[in-house]
Amino acid sequence: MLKVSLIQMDLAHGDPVENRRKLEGLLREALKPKVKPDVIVLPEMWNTGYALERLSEIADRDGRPTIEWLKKVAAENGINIVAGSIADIRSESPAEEPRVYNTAYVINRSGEVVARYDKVHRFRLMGEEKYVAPGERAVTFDLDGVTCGLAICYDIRFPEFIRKIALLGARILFVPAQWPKPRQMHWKLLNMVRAIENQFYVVGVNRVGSQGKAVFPGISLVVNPWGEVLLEADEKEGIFETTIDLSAVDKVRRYIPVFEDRRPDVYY
Ligand SMILES: NC(=O)CCC(=O)C(=O)O
Repeated sequence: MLKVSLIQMDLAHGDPVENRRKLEGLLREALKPKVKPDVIVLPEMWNTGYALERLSEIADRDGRPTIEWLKKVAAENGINIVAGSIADIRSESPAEEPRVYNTAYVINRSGEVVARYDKVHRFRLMGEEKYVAPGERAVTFDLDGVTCGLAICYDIRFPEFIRKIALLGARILFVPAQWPKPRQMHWKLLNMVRAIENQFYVVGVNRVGSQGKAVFPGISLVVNPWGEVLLEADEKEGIFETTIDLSAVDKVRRYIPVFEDRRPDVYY
């Protein structure tokens, strides 16, 4: 059993200091209950919002200061944090110019970074590819002995990518997002379908509020491996909690053995 807390927050556009201040309050609330969550999950690019033109000035530098701060929160409280994604500037080698990435970080109960995933599929409808460098690999990680995977927002539209994460052993997929209201039906269905076809849990955390004309509906959700929606948030800012039972993954996979029956020899 894993108690999961989803932090569905509004974002101050292009204002990381304000977003960290707001998250501090929400984290305090998420850590209030007697039974603390096992894992807290945040939305996509929550430090800056989609302030794409200004990312090179306002993004973190190799996880500083945002991830350094969250490492302390995780260690002090003994919780795992799937830190959504942040805008992060890094050079992958000393010879390379620093580039901005849309990066998800995961921190364990000891305050160690156990995964760093750069968004692979950039969302051209919002011009993300002009400002953000692409990730090049799928990432899985261990969370309290459970293999988990990461996809950021638009990534959820790519079934081959998500299947790859499932084949790497993931039993929970975390999906931080900034998914706008006009496609809210896609958001819900894609999370449900990815859970059904990969027979794992999907935890999708979306932002709320608006940025210019774009409105974000929240509706963060947790879907079980049978495709049932265990938790569906409303459109308000807040903390949404549920408990997931990992034995459901094996149960569904035994009942309909999709992973044994698939025929990659025919598809590729
Ligand atoms: N931030 C994103 O990747 C948005 C993806 C999206 O809205 C979609 O429809 O896909």
